[in-house]
Amino acid sequence: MREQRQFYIDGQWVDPAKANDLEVHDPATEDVCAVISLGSSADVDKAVAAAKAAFEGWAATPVAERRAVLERLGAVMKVRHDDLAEAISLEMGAPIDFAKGEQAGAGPWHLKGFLDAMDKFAWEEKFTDRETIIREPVGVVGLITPWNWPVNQIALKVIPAVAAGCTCVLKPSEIAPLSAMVWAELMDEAGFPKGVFNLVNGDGPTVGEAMSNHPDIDMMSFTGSTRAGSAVMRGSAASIKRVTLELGGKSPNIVFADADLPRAIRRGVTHMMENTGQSCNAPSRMIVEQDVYDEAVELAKEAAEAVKVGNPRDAGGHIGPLSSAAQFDKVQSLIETGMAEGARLVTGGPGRPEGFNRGWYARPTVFADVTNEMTIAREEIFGPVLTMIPFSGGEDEAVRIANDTPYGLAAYLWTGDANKGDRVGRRLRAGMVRVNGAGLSAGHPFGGYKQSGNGREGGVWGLEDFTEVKVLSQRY
Ligand SMILES: NC(=O)c1ccc[n+]([C@@H]2O[C@H](COP(=O)([O-])OP(=O)(O)OC[C@H]3O[C@@H](n4cnc5c(N)ncnc54)[C@H](O)[C@@H]3O)[C@@H](O)[C@H]2O)c1
Repeated sequence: MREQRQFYIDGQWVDPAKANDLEVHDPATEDVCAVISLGSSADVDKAVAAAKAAFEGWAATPVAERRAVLERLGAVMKVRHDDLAEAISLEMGAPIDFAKGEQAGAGPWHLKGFLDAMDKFAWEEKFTDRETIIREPVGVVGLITPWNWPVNQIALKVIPAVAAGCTCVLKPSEIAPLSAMVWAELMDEAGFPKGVFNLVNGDGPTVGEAMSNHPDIDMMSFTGSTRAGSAVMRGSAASIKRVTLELGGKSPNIVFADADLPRAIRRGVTHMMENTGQSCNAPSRMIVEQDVYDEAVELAKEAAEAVKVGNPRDAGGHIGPLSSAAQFDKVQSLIETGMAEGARLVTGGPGRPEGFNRGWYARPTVFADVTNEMTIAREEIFGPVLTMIPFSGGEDEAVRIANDTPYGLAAYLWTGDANKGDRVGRRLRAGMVRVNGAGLSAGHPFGGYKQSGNGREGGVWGLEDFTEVKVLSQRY
């Protein structure tokens, strides 16, 4: 069992102001796998003071020097890649190959996007002969991250913050704090000056709120649920902090009758099940044109039944357990709600998959004949549960259902008609729209409309979020 009770403040590992242990559980066994400390407002004060003291020097460090330290971070990340992956797998149940792949791989991938962005970013530009536009770091920033893609979220916040010249305090999820502590070691090994990066573990109501309310934090960057994001906004209001939020999603995946149906459905199902359905951009509402709906339901059943569930420590392409007991209970309860509200259970359902009597494993589940008003079509389930909704009114009807959600993070659509793909893609109220499974490149803007948040992470957009704009006008 790991014992990691210290926080990383001002370039060293230090004891919390007050002892307050929290047990971290391995979702595969439900056993305690680590003990960490929950911090208090005194720990936040200490970390913020360190970040504040480091700010002037780091902000004045030339961009090329900041970039060089980030390059060293990239080199250290390569050496410690497996440590990061193993921590992720242990704390949140990602199967080890997936943890080594997409999960830990998100670090170098985002770093590449940000290094490219630093090279092309307009740090300073002429507005007129007299006026110069200067991009300056916002100041001390508070970063709060969730457990589902722990390193991905840390990379999307810490890298652009320090690249822009900000200093920061990170509070990772108390459910998945282990990879964040490996990350702190990487920052230390890369040689960031003391105080530039600080880490305090803790829960939302204590450490999270102390950060949002802190008078010396200039900006909060938060990823997590809409509920907690709204609390961060409220806490930040008194001191008029800048707040950027990456929140939940209930992303539509429109499948038109003219699409390559087997490809669209198989990809839609595997994408939904990836990370055990715990991705904010998961294509959780499959909206299928009536002409091909029955065939699509059959294909989805086959694809979901082909998804293997297994131990995160085993190699292979299976999915692991859900990340926590609370998440397991929430998913079970929403599956029950789907059945009670009259959706047709095509495969999966409540309970653990066969062969599991321990661990927070859920069954890959598909519901058909879902209406967009049902709870399972409106609420983010955050588990391996796909909802299928038929439509028969052409593009207008598909767009209406797709946009009828409080969220607007991602949207997906499948069609064989390029004009239709472009037309419908533009009508979807979401920050990231992908047609026929097209990929997104390192440095693309990540973020959503409506209650999915504000601001954009990644590349130049991520850097922009951490900068203030100054106009300097001079006459002599
Ligand atoms: N849009 C995105 O980029 C993105 C990415 C990943 C996850 N998410 C969302 O995150 C959610 C799942 O993560 P979660 O269950 O860890 O969410 P959560 O909101 O419960 O927790 C996220 C973080 O917020 C902290 N927190 C909780 N209450 C707080 C408060 N009052 N003040 C300050 N901080 C507080 C938690 O300690 C944790 O670090 C899902 O809704 C998912 O869609 C969004």
